[in-house]
Amino acid sequence: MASISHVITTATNPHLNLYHLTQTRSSTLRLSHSNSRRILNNTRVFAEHANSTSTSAIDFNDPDWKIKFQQDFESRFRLPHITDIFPDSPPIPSTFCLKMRTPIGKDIPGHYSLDEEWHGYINNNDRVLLKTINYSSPKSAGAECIDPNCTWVEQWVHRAGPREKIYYKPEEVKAAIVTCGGLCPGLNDVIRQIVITLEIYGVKKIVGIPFGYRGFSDKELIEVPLSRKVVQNIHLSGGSLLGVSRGGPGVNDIVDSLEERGINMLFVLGGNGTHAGANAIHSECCKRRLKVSVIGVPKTIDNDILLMDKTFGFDTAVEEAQRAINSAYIEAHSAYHGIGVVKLMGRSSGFIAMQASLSSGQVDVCLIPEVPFNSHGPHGILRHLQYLLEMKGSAVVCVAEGAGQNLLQNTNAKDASGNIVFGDIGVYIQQETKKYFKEIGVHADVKYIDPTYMIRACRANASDGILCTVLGQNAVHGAFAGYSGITVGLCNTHYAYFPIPEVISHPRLVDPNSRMWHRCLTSTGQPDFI
Ligand SMILES: Nc1ncnc2c1ncn2[C@@H]1O[C@H](COP(=O)(O)OP(=O)(O)OP(=O)(O)O)[C@@H](O)[C@H]1O
Ligand SMILES: O=P(O)(O)OC[C@H]1O[C@](O)(CO)[C@@H](O)[C@@H]1O
Ligand SMILES: [Mg+2]
Repeated sequence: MASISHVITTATNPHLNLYHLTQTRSSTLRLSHSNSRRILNNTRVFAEHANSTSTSAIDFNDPDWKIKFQQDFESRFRLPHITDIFPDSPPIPSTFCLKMRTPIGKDIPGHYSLDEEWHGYINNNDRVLLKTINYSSPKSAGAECIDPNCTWVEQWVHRAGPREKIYYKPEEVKAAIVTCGGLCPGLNDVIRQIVITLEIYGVKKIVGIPFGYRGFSDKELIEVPLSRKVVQNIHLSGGSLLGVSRGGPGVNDIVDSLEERGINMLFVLGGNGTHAGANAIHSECCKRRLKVSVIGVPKTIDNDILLMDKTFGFDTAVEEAQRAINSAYIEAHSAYHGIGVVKLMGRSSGFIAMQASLSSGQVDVCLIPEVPFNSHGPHGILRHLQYLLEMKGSAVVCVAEGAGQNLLQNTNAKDASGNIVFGDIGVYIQQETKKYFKEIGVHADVKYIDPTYMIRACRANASDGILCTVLGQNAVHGAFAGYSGITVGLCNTHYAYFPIPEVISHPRLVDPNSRMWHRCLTSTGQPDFI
């Protein structure tokens, strides 16, 4: 239990904010107005980094600060394990060995290779490097620094995959899968792969909980028996076989339900809210001394989970967005003074809008939540659209749903999970653009496309299909290895396990000082709208 509470308290400790805010303030005095965006961005970089580093203020004059930082990092990224609660829980040889299926002795029919000959297991001490760039200066683009000199500090996270020793007998496992939050391409692929992998370990009792966490408390919702046969073709369509929902029962009710149903492996597919729930379920199971492994698989089309290269569904969303952007371009280009506006998902992170704009090469203005902008005034987007019509006759705007919310009236509404319901920035841009050109007496033909739910309901593309498959397999390996309160993600092209609190302390954001955002600006040619 000690390790669990440690993880929770350290995940939100802003130790580096102090250092950075001090540095930012003094920098502000020296830098001109044109550098203001950079200052703002630096603050964000350090603030984000604060959540992925250590627990207390670091004294960089201490010659051992780096070692202490790494020790602290190691303890924060330690994976909670069922032996934390049940130290005497005996490990048994893994029932997952693919080589066992291949006869190797030609002369001895039925002879199979021994487990020891199969080098397919991950050693518990295998690690993946979390950060791979050695920034020579804090001023390097996108630099994520720990100390003022941006010293190189190796940060290792745990490698995902099958272990040689497991902590559950397959015949004693009842595994459940639940999908929560909004839809995302690839949910069915992950469900499918979890079921298939569980069966390879030898698990017979596998169920799906219908409609998210709600399925644990709503007596009218019956758990769905799952097997390879049931899930064989589910990845061929989008959505979730099990259904999704927001809101639902509290953690105590969910754990009561786990106990009643005899579930001892729970696979939770969802975003940051779902993962907060999964971590709370894990903690409650520890408190009640239940031998249950709770494993998350991050599902967020917005790509807003920390420390991961990308989350499943994001790639598909970017690809699918191309159709909407291209249609907006064709409409705009074919009309006299045409302006196409496309809204894409991205509640607080503009990754989809940024990547889709970059990919299309057809976007003139990309607007994301991380970068403030004005619509009116000499530097506003409307004046720029006027310039674009004068210069090239048409324009395309790609806006993330969470962008420019300060320009809209607060809806004061929240969804069942407590997420703020945003105003429609796409409609706002469409209306303000029409109004502006009418006022200045210039013809403009404005077309607005909102493909958000069409994109979200798609089936996963090939790249996401692979990602989902590997994540699903690794989720099962993590559970059999005895971990709980963890999630699995892609880290520098390798797969890793993370303690849940480390990846959800806040949404992962586009760094406006990153090379990727600057590449996007280079591609669109847009100015600052401030
Ligand atoms: N802090 C929390 N603690 C416990 N449960 C939570 C918490 N936040 C959200 N949940 C639960 O997690 C589920 C999903 O949350 P939410 O609707 O925010 O979606 P999400 O997982 O963040 O996914 P999405 O990316 O689609 O928004 C809901 O059933 C909600 O009740
Ligand atoms: O309309 P719903 O289902 O609440 O989902 C909308 C939200 O879900 C997300 O796609 C995240 O999953 C956000 O981008 C969006 O704000
Ligand atoms: Mg969320």
